[in-house]
Amino acid sequence: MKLGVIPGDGIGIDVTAEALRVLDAVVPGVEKIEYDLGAARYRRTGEILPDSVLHEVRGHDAILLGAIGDPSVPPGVLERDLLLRLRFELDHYVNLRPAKLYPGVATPLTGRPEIDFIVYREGTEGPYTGNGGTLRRGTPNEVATEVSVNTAFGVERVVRAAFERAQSRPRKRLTLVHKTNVLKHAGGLWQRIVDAVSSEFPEVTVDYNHVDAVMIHLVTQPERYDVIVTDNLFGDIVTDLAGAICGGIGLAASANINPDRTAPSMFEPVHGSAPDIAGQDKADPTAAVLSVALMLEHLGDAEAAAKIETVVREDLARREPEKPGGTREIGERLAEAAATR
Ligand SMILES: NC(=O)c1ccc[n+]([C@@H]2O[C@H](COP(=O)([O-])OP(=O)(O)OC[C@H]3O[C@@H](n4cnc5c(N)ncnc54)[C@H](O)[C@@H]3O)[C@@H](O)[C@H]2O)c1
Ligand SMILES: CC(C)[C@H](C(=O)O)[C@@H](O)C(=O)O
Ligand SMILES: [Mg+2]
Repeated sequence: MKLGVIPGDGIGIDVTAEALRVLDAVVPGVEKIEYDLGAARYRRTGEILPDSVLHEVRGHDAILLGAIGDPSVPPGVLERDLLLRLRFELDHYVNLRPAKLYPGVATPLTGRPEIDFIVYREGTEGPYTGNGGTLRRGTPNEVATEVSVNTAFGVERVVRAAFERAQSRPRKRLTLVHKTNVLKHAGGLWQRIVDAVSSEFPEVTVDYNHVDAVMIHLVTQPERYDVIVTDNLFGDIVTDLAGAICGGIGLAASANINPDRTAPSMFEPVHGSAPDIAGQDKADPTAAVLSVALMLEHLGDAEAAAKIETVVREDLARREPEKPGGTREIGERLAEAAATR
């Protein structure tokens, strides 16, 4: 296996080191090629993602990414031209984000709901395409647009992937999340496609929630969800809240999947570069470690993926809530447990 590694910025660097430590313990000998991309390179050379690097990255079996974004660079520059460019160019149309409350992990919710759902966030369209602009910039008459692009092709392929997943899960339940009561054009397309594809999956129970109501249900009744399918922006927001109710964003893993395997998929924690704690040994590397598990599963090594999940589950059950350990300590603990299993 040839793995492209992009630690990126801030805690992306801290947590990627630990994710690789655990990978090495479970699957020794993976060839890794590290890419110096992110704020430091941009400041040094002005480069963000040279075409030659993108071309090379395409040749790998998978990509492991830490996080992108730094206060020294204006918002959107690296996020768009590095992170989103990778997702778009490599056609990561399924942004898969599991939400699971592991035993022993503290949740801010009252009671102890069973949380085990997975979000299929569309990864290449919606308001993320850069289809917008500014008129009369800096004047009192400025107009800014950011058009949400939703194609039947793009919606159908992620909806179909979500149905397939729902079909394979015990509860076989799929919830479309949108805002069809206001976004009639985009919402109408999503709803019609879900209705059409549902006829191919008669065993899957389908329902619909407006995204604002999902913010309520995730806090009061998260057990109602099994598979959520939604657009790029709603999926971004839903999965930060999902991370928070499952014990914190430091535990939330994600996979940017190209299901057709025309390019490598990319695995990264849901969280960002967290400049407030970067380089201080404070970031929880668990999300990055669980992203490695998603990677191994995608690459067909279900056994190694399960080993990592088990080790994480056991570690989480034993962690002292007030003293989970530093970034390195957690990484070393997980790697050692994985190596001796
Ligand atoms: N996929 C990505 O690369 C990605 C994702 C989200 C945000 N970002 C970028 O990251 C930068 C910071 O964004 P933000 O502050 O909105 O979000 P963030 O996820 O970086 O941080 C939000 C909060 O969560 C905490 N946190 C995040 N990860 C943690 C971890 N592993 N362990 C413990 N605490 C953790 C942070 O300290 C902060 O208080 C921005 O430039 C943003 O664009 C990148
Ligand atoms: C940094 C940003 C472009 C990114 C997104 O919005 O997809 C992040 O928030 C995420 O969740 O991966
Ligand atoms: Mg996000």
